Amino acid sequence: MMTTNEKPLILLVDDMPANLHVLVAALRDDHRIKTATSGTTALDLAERDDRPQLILLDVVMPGMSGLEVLRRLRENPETRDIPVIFITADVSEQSQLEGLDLGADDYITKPVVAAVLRVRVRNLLQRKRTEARLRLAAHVFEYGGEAILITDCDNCIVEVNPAFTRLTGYTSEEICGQNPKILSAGHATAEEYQRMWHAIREQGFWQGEMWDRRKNGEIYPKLLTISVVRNAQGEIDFHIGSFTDLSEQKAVEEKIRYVAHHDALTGLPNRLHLQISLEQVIATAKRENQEVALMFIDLDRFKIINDTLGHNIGDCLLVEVAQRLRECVRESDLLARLGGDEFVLALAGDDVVNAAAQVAEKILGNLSQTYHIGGQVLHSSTSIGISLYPHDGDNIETLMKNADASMYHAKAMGRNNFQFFSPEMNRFSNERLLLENSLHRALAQGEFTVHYQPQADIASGRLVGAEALIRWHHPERGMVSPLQFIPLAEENGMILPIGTWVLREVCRQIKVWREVGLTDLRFAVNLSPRQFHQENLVGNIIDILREFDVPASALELEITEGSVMENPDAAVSLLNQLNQHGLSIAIDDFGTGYSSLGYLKRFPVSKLKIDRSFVMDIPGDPDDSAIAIAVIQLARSLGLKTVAEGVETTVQRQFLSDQGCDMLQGYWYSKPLDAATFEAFALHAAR
Ligand SMILES: Nc1nc2c(ncn2[C@@H]2O[C@@H]3COP(=O)(O)O[C@H]4[C@@H](O)[C@H](n5cnc6c(=O)[nH]c(N)nc65)O[C@@H]4COP(=O)(O)O[C@H]3[C@H]2O)c(=O)[nH]1
Repeated sequence: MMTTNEKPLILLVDDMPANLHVLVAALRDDHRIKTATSGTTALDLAERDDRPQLILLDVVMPGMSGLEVLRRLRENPETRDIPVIFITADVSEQSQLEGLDLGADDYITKPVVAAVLRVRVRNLLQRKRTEARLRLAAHVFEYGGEAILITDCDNCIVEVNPAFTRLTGYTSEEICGQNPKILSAGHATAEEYQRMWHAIREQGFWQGEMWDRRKNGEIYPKLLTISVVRNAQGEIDFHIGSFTDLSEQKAVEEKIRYVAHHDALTGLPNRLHLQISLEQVIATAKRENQEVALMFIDLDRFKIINDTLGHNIGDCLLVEVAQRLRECVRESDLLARLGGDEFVLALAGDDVVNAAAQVAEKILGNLSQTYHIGGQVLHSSTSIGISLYPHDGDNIETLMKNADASMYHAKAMGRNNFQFFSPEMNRFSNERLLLENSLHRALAQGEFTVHYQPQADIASGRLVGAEALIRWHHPERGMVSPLQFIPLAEENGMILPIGTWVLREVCRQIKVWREVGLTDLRFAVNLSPRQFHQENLVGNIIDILREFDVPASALELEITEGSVMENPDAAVSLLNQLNQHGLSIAIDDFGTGYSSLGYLKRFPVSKLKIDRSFVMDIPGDPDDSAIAIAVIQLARSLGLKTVAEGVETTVQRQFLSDQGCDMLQGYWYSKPLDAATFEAFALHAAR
């Protein structure tokens, strides 16, 4: 293959060296030359890789004649297209005809005039190059992937290629003679067309996207390039339009855009989408003097479900939650998933406070319904924080921060509720952050201790055991209540190392006390929901008991109703295992949560603790009294013991005793005591 900057190679064939000499002298300046003095050598040279672009061939040669050489060249596909000029002294018509018939490109008669020879050679090579380019262009037109249509100066279609027919559905016969308007989907405006024609006239070129209609009526986007062909006078003779179908590319773009803006698990808009849409929602609200309610929706204790039942179940739960949320909102509301178990809902309108409260109620109700996932029955609740534009902030960042703070406030208010933002909450959330930071340090620095609150047999007043209660001596803040930091530790997972520390500390202490003769007491340790669901809970407890040589009967585990109700089936199996090892279980805060009596029957627990909130106002408050009585009777019917918490007065003690309550714990008997004081208390009681 010849490269463009290489001189063309010419093969000169003549049996007379003198003739060859003349030809070489005429052509060597502008060409590369090869020579042959016989037909056989000529064919051999023509077939080589370095193929000549032109052969000058003597007609009359001994052996193989020039005509025979030409015939053989034309028979061979490799050499068929090499142009040939005959050089001959024989100018007879017959000889010329024969040669032309075989495909000679030209004739030059001897004696050769060098100048004429050069012009003829140049013209022929140029023509051949042009032909090659045209062949190439025709090939592109015929077989190229781009649709091409050519219109004349009146913009009337004169030619289309097969790719055009494939893409539009119109054959050449159907479309030629028409105006390209017939292809348009009619989406472009008159101004857009004007701009396009202006560019075509002025610059001879235009490129852009357009929507067209196929013959079957289908509308599609295309990338169109229009260029012009001008005549010698500079007037436009033709317009060449070439275009590709952008449908697939657009579909891919749309898919990428969708993926970038949506959460793969639930299909809800994601954080990016929320950010963009919220900006628009707020801008519209500003323009139209409206309010926006931004709601942070967070599942209570989702992490526990996820950690204990596995990510598959967690994912299924999130999908179900997303579906229920969709059912609670209108099409026009903006609902998104921020990640994890956090969802956001934005409502705009005139009375968003009312609307937000109503939707929040609906969501709380809907999301607390039982979930049936992977053959398991799950319960969950939700905490919702709400901030209002413009009241609580005029930008997304502030509104999000405030909604988040209100959501944490809702959690602190006992979960399963919603809270509107108040400036107080910011303090609360900053506080929370500070506390969380120092909590990480507390365990390593030995800032925790355990206090023991004595529990007594209600009838005899005899000491039967104690509840272990953690205390945090913060170096700057002094004593921090577990009510403040336990929920935080539960939230961020710190509860696991803290809980293990409490268990070890209590067992270590039991061992010490057993050595001084306090062998009949049972010590209750609180297990938070996350601890209850931690991996290998049973194994860990047994290991700790063994380490300190403490019998399982000396330990009681207090769990909340919520812990077991999140996944009752798994809880039954876990409680059975604990029971088989001789550990007793008490249900803490009984009556405040689900009070699912059906399940209670199946749970191998030995005690119900009546929550302090019911004890506080008995016997004065008839409702609380009724609840306390019901719990005691229920426990008795199930063969369980009852412990009343927070007993502060003799009247309370008497009432509970009369109703058949078994044990009590509370300030009336004793406040929680540090280990040394408890030891003295217990030794004194044993005397
Ligand atoms: N007003 C009044 N209060 C009384 C009375 N008797 C006892 N209390 C208090 O009531 C709480 C009883 O513990 P809880 O219900 O298990 O509630 C506990 C428990 O849920 C959690 N907690 C404490 N220690 C631990 C622990 O080691 N692990 C876990 N997971 N949670 C713990 O923190 C909660 C609060 O603990 P505390 O602040 O120690 O508060 C204790 C105790 O000091 C009374 O007569 N009147």
